[in-house]
Amino acid sequence: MPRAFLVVMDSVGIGGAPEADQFFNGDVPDTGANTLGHIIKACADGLAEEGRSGPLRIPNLMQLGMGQALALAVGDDVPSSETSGAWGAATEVSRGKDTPSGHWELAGLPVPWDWHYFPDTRPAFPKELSALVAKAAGTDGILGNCHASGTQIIEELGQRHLETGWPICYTSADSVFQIAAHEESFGLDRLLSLCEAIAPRLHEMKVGRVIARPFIGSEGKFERTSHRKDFAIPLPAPVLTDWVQRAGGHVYAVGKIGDIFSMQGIDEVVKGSDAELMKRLGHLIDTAVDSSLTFANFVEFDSLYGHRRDVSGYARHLEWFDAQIGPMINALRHDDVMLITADHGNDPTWIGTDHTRERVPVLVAGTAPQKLGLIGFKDVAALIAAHLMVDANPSS
Ligand SMILES: O=P(O)(O)O[C@H]1O[C@H](CO)[C@@H](O)[C@H]1O
Ligand SMILES: [Mn+2]
Ligand SMILES: [Mn+2]
Repeated sequence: MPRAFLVVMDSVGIGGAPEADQFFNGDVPDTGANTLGHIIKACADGLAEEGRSGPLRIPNLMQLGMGQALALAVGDDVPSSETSGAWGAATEVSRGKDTPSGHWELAGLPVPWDWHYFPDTRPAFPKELSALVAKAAGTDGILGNCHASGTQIIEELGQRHLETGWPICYTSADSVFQIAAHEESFGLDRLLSLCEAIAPRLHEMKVGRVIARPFIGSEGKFERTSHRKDFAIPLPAPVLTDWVQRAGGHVYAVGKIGDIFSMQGIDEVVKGSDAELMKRLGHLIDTAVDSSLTFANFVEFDSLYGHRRDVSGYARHLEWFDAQIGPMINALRHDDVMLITADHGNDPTWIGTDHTRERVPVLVAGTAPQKLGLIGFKDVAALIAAHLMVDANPSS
């Protein structure tokens, strides 16, 4: 019986998005942003030498057709070398370049509304919202109230947070309301309850996610922990995970997939670092039941390297991922497919610290070599549904 493994390399875009000029980092449009393309170039130019060196080595992804997908996405001549899988480049239609928009559309549901974004002003949040958050936190106010990078804002405001007890609230070019608070002095459970309590109000405003961003340490040494939790807006319709579940299949979530889909259509979830998740994926390739879907997200490309504009780190993580995924592809059963894709871009050579609007690769291992060509994000859901022989629209 067939099984499917859908693996999202979070933010590994390949450029070429037709509407990139309508998405921005600060005042600069995303036109020309190309996460993988620019990393390959930086490596070849000797500009990504920290903890690695030389040209980017991702032979397993290249064998599946990553080079072809990259050329197709940006309109270059496509290399004629043989691939071992099917490959294509996917274009998003949702009006967002964030994780929920990308994942929902990959799962068959383009986002049917415009997200609410907070302006890049100080304050960034309306008075009533700041008051609501302070009241829910039991504090006299909030800190931050601006667009920020999460690692920079805890450096800046961590000490004041310890002194005042006020939560640090910030946003980005994404439709997010993020709260950073110290795990020990503020309390992790208190932070999670605060995010959960205010999430319905933010969701009503069409803010995609409230994100808890716990950290530890003391002045000059603040550090985020892996206890991040996203409270995402509920999905307005069934998606791939529901289709599989309704057809009697088991759905395993690996990483933040459970949060992104608010556990919709998901039977079990495991979270952890990318290294832990990779082990879990390997285990599921050995043990996942027939007719199941394993849906995995590897977030560290985005959270540790893309937003931090760390080109060497991003290249190291790509090389690590490639080396790990090779043996897993070889371990697939004859009737499995593994589809490797991404949810948006986050070009580490680009200005700013936000995502970049890009096309994404679609690489399919376990199927005959073929060109999928330029497809849509939601074709990914259709490909998986067809492989698992489940109805892609069971309610109609
Ligand atoms: O800078 P940090 O806190 O990592 O935040 C980033 O992570 C958020 C969610 O993926 C994005 O919206 C971006 O703001
Ligand atoms: Mn993402
Ligand atoms: Mn991100």
